Formats: sequence, C-alpha cells, structure tokens
Amino acid sequence: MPIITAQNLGKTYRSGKLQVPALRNVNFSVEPGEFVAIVGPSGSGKSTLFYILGGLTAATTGSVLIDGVDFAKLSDAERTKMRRAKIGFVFQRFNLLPTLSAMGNIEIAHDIANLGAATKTTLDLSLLDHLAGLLGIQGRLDHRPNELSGGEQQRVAIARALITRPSIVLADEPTGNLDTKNSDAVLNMLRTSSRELNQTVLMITHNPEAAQVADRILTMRDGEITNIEKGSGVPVHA
Ligand SMILES: Nc1ncnc2c1ncn2[C@@H]1O[C@H](COP(=O)(O)OP(=O)(O)OP(=O)(O)O)[C@@H](O)[C@H]1O
Repeated sequence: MPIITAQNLGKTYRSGKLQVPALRNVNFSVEPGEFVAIVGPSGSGKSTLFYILGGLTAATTGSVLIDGVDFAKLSDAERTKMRRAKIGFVFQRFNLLPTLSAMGNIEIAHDIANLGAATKTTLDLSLLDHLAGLLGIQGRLDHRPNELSGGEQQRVAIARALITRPSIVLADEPTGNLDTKNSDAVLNMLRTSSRELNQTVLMITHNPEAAQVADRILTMRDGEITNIEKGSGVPVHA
C-alpha cells in the first residue's frame, strides 16, 4: 500500500476578493522507502503541496491519505498526533530554537514526538550518534545555533527531523544555501535514510543534480504535475 496518496488535490488561496490557484488536480502516490524529488519553477506550488501533505494546510479539493488515513477526516488533535508520530520536517523557515544547543534542539524534537505517542520512548542515543557521525556534527552538539554555520544548522535540522524515526521526511530545499560539501552530506544522508531505514523522503529542490539522487522526480508547473521521471537513485560523488 502507498504510504502517501494524493487524490485530485487542489488548493486556492483567498486573500480578500483575490483567488490564487496554487494546486490543481494533483494525483500521485509514494511507496514506503521511496525517495521522491519535486522540482519546478518558483510559484509552481511545491511548498503548498508540502504543507498539505504534512497536514499543515487544508486542501481546497481532493484528499491526502497517509498510510491509508485521510487527513481531512481527522480532528485537529488527531492530525497533530499523526503528524508528530509520522512526519519529520526539514523546512528552512522552521529554524532551530536559538536558546537551545544543537543537542537541545534534537532532544526537544524527540520530546514533542513523545507527547502524542501511545508508547513513550527514550532518546535513542545510538541513533543520535549515528546521525551526528553521518552528518559530521559530533563536535558541534553543545553549540547554540548562532555559534554554528548555516550548513551546520541545516545538518542539525536534519538530525532533528530524523531522530524520531519518522516514516515520512518532507525536506523543502534542504541543500539551499549550502556549499557543495555540506550539500552532498545532506543528500547522501537523505539517500541513506530512505534506502537503509526505509524512510520515505520527499525533497523539494531547484538543483537538477540533487534531484537525480532521488528514485523519482516529479516536475510541477502552474500547480500541476507535468512530468514524472526516474532519478538515478545514486548518492552524489559515490
Ligand atoms: N499564503 C498564501 N496566500 C496567497 N497566495 C499564496 C500563499 N502561499 C503561496 N501562494 C501562491 O501560491 C502559488 C504557489 O506558491 P508555492 O509557495 O507553493 O510555490 P513554490 O513552487 O513552493 O515556490 P518557491 O519555489 O518560490 O518556493 C504562488 O502563486 C504563490 O504566490
């Protein structure tokens, strides 16, 4: 069964009398463990699609099924619970909390996920070690965000998203503003988490080379999916 199914998704933003159609008739599904890149020009609806898939915004038409469950049929509390349990976000606008260390930011993500979980877990220190090693941030965990470079902050944000072992990772431009070395580390981390941990990864990117790391590439234009092709699925510089 697909882990994500989008059916006839549409979204129109309304501000006053103005209506902005952002998504039209979007249909696709994603299998568990698949890595899907989403590309397309600015304004084509990529972020809007992510907000809807992540249960942060309601669709105007159509539906999203996560593990067969329709988001729209859940109460706000149930939707929040499901989001915390299943989805990890790597969004540039969801910055790290400035008063906490990198470690504190990762811990709090675990604590928040635990709030809604039926079975409480303790922080998985071996997973933390593993992620910090792969992302090259072991020596930086005691530092606050303002003492970290942009690339390090982005890698901490990835560790924060993955520490809860979400079944779905939504990453919006995770390599934006990163140099090649950091960008490769992030892409390879996402590639690994999909292949080895069976995490489903959806990644928005403007970089065609980054998109190739995915199994499938969806192209959006004017709120529609206009093309679906295979990616190489190969890590960068492998
Ligand atoms: N809150 C909002 N209110 C009104 N219109 C919006 C809102 N958010 C997005 N839009 C509009 O919806 C359309 C799709 O925007 P969206 O941010 O999803 O595109 P995008 O492909 O992610 O763009 P980018 O690559 O620049 O981030 C655009 O025309 C945008 O101006």
